[in-house]
Amino acid sequence: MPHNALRFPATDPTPIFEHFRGNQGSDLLTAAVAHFDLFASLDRTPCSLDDLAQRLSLAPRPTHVLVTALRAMGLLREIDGRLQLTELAREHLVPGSDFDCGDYLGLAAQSPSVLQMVQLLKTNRPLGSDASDGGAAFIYRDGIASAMEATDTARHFTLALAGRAKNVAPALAEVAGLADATHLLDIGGGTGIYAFALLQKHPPLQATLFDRPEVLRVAQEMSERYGVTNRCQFMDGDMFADPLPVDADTILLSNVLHDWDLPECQALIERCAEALPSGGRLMIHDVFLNDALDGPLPIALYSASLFSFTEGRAYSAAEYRDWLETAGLECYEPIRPTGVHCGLMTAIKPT
Ligand SMILES: C[S@@+](CC[C@H](N)C(=O)[O-])C[C@H]1O[C@@H](n2cnc3c(N)ncnc32)[C@H](O)[C@@H]1O
Repeated sequence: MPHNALRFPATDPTPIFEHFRGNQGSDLLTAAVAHFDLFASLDRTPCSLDDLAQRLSLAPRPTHVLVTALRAMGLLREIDGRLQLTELAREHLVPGSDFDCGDYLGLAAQSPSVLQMVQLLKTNRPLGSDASDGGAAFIYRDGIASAMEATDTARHFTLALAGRAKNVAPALAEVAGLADATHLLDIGGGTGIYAFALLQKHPPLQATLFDRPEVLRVAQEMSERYGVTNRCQFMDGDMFADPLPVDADTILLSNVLHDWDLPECQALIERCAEALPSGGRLMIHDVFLNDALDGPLPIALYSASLFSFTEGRAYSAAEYRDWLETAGLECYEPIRPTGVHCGLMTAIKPT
């Protein structure tokens, strides 16, 4: 019997993912207190995000990840474009205040995970990004060492993501509404489990999985397990440089854009928009920060994890909408939640 990608788990795994990502909050908070002196600095002089980046000698992406998490924790707020301490932070995190607990947090200042987080924030380069460290997980582009190019590491990281995909794919298939679609292009599809769920839900649908060659070996095996190989094509390439197939009426970017910094996100959305026919749809399946960029906390902490492993972070729905509209696509539906904090945003290429 082929695996059923449409079967829901009996229980919701979201809390397990939240516990797993909880260390990011501890590491970022300790780094802010014990390594960047961030609360003393903002207590003296509130400032904009850009000015804070300069003050801390950090690039925009790490500053964004750090500040979003601290805002989501209720320690910072933004008023008139300037970051300032909340009452909670002023009372407990400003050195020398009556109820300062910074020394207590400093107990973790030299822990390996905090030191690693400080290093990542300062360098703005993902874990493993040197070839001698095996290459970065999940991302490939010209000029970086990528773990997705070697058989063993590509397999390891690709199969790891199945742990989320098999739990969330049934919900994606339910909310995607692809009854009228004929050909799905799943870019950066990994194992392909999301595409397989959509294929099982919609028997007339065909799919092309586009990914790196070593990842596609895993996807091909998986397609056999799910009994959909005869409805799949496997195309290897670089999604930033190689031509994208133009015969798909639906493109899926599932957990792909959050691996990349702003220029790559914009470029990839532009490429998808060009590849789609009029009336075609681009589906972004991802997590979404709120538009104020101050939460929700689980997504702010996941953003720190994405920051550590890749060149990306979590983005807000407003950021995605801006890129989609710049690429000439129209978003007309609310985001539909799927699972484990993910949701589906769909944009259409106007006729
Ligand atoms: C985080 S994984 C997402 C996998 C799957 N879509 C999911 O939701 O679980 C990102 C995928 O993008 C692929 N990828 C990264 N850079 C790529 C590139 N330049 N061209 C094609 N695929 C790429 C990776 O190999 C990986 O399978």
